[in-house]
Amino acid sequence: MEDIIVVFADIDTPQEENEEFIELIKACDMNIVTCFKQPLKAINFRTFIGKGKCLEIQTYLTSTKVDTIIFNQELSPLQIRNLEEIFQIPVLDRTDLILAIFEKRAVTPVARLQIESAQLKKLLPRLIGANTQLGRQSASGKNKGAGEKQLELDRRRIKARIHEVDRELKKVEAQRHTQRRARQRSRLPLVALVGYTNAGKSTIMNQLLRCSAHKEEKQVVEKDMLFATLDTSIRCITQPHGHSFLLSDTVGFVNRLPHELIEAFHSTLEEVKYADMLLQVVDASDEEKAKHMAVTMETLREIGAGDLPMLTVFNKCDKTEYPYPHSKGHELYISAKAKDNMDALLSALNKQLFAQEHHVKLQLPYEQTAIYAALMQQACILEREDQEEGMYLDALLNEKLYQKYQQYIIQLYA
Ligand SMILES: Nc1nc2c(ncn2[C@@H]2O[C@H](COP(=O)(O)OP(=O)(O)OP(=O)(O)O)[C@@H](O)[C@H]2O)c(=O)[nH]1
Ligand SMILES: [Mg+2]
Repeated sequence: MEDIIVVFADIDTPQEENEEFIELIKACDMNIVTCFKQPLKAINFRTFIGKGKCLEIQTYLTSTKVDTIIFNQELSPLQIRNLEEIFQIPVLDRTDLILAIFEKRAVTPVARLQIESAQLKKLLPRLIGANTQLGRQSASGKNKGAGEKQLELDRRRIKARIHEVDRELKKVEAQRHTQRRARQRSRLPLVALVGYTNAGKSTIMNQLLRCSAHKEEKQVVEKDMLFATLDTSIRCITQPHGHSFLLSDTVGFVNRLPHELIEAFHSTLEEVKYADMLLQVVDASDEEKAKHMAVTMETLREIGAGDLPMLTVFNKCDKTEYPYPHSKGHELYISAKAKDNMDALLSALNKQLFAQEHHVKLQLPYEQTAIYAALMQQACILEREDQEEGMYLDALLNEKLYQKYQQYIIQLYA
C-alpha cells in the first residue's frame, strides 16, 4: 500500500468536499501518513500553496518515508513540476486521484483504453517544458529517465500512444453505434440508470433482473465502493404482465468529474443520451443528496442528456425515516434491498415510459383467450384480478388497442 500525504489547500472548500476526498483516497487503497492544511486567500501560481507550507512539508519528508503527495485541488502542469522538484516525490492532484481509482477498477478492455487515454492526455502537458528528472506515468508514480532528450522521446512516445488508443476507441464507438441501431430496430424503449456513485444503480438493475421473466440475463457488479461500475451494461427486463424494456447501468457521477474522464468515457456516457427515459438514483440517506442531484443534472447536461424525461428514485429509504415504497409525482421512495419494492418502481416507470398510452380498466370474459394473449403481448398489464364474471385488467393500451377493445373498457383513469 502506498504511503501518502494529503494537502488540503482550501479556497472556501466546504467540509463535505474534503470528507468526500478522503473517501476517494480510501477507494484507492492508499495509506494516509499525515495531512497538511492551508486555508488560502490567494493561489501561488508556481506552487499553489505558499512557500512556508512547502518548507514545512519538505522538513517533514526528511524524517518520514512517504511515496506520494496528493492535493485536494486541480494543479497546473507547472505547479506539479515545481512541487515535484521541491519534494522529490510524485505529486498528484484531484484528477490524478480519480483517474487512479478508475485505473484500479477498470476490468473491461474498453474501460482500460479510456483511462489510458485520459491519463496520457493529462501527462503530456506536464512534460512540455519540463527539465527535471521527474516524470510520471501514472498514479503509481514510476520515475522516468533524465534529460531533455529523454523527455523529447517520452513526449513522442506518448503522442503516438494517444493516437493509437484514440483510434481503438473510435472503433468501439462505431461498434456501439451499430449495436444501438440494432436496439432501435427492436423498438424496445431504453431506460438508463444514472446518478451519483454508490447510490445503488447496479443493485436496482439486479433486483429488476430478478423480477424479470427472462431470468437468464446476467447480473451486474454491485459493491459498497466508489466507482464499482465503469462501463455500460444493457439488459432486457421482461415484465411478467407487460412491455419489455432495455435497462442500462453505467458509470456513476462524482462532484467535479474530471473533464479528461468525461471526454475519455464519451462512448460509455453517450449511451445515456439515447435513452427514452432516465432513472435518476439518489441515496436518500446521504446528507449531501441535494448536491449530488445537482452534480448529476450538471453532468447530464454536459453529455447532452439534460432534457430527457426522468423518474427520480430515492433509494436506501431503509436507512432513513421516509415511508417507502411511496410515489409522489415524478419521485419515488424505495429500498432496493427490499425485493417487493420493485413492483412500485416498475409501476412508476411504466406510467411514465408509456405515458402516451391510455391507462384503463378492462373487464374480459375468461373465454376471450385470444384477446388476452394479444393484450399480454402488445399492452402493459399492470394488474389482474380474477372474479366470477371474468378477469379485471388494469392496463396501459396504445391508441390502436384502445380503439380496438373499447367494448371491454369499464374505466378510464386520468
Ligand atoms: N441499506 C441499503 N443499501 C443499499 C441499497 N441499495 C444499494 N445498497 C448498497 O449500496 C452499495 C452501492 O450499491 P451499487 O448498486 O453498487 O451502487 P452504484 O450506484 O451502482 O455505484 P457505482 O457503480 O459505484 O456508481 C452496495 O453496498 C449496496 O448493497 C438500499 O436500498 N439500502
Ligand atoms: Mg454500479
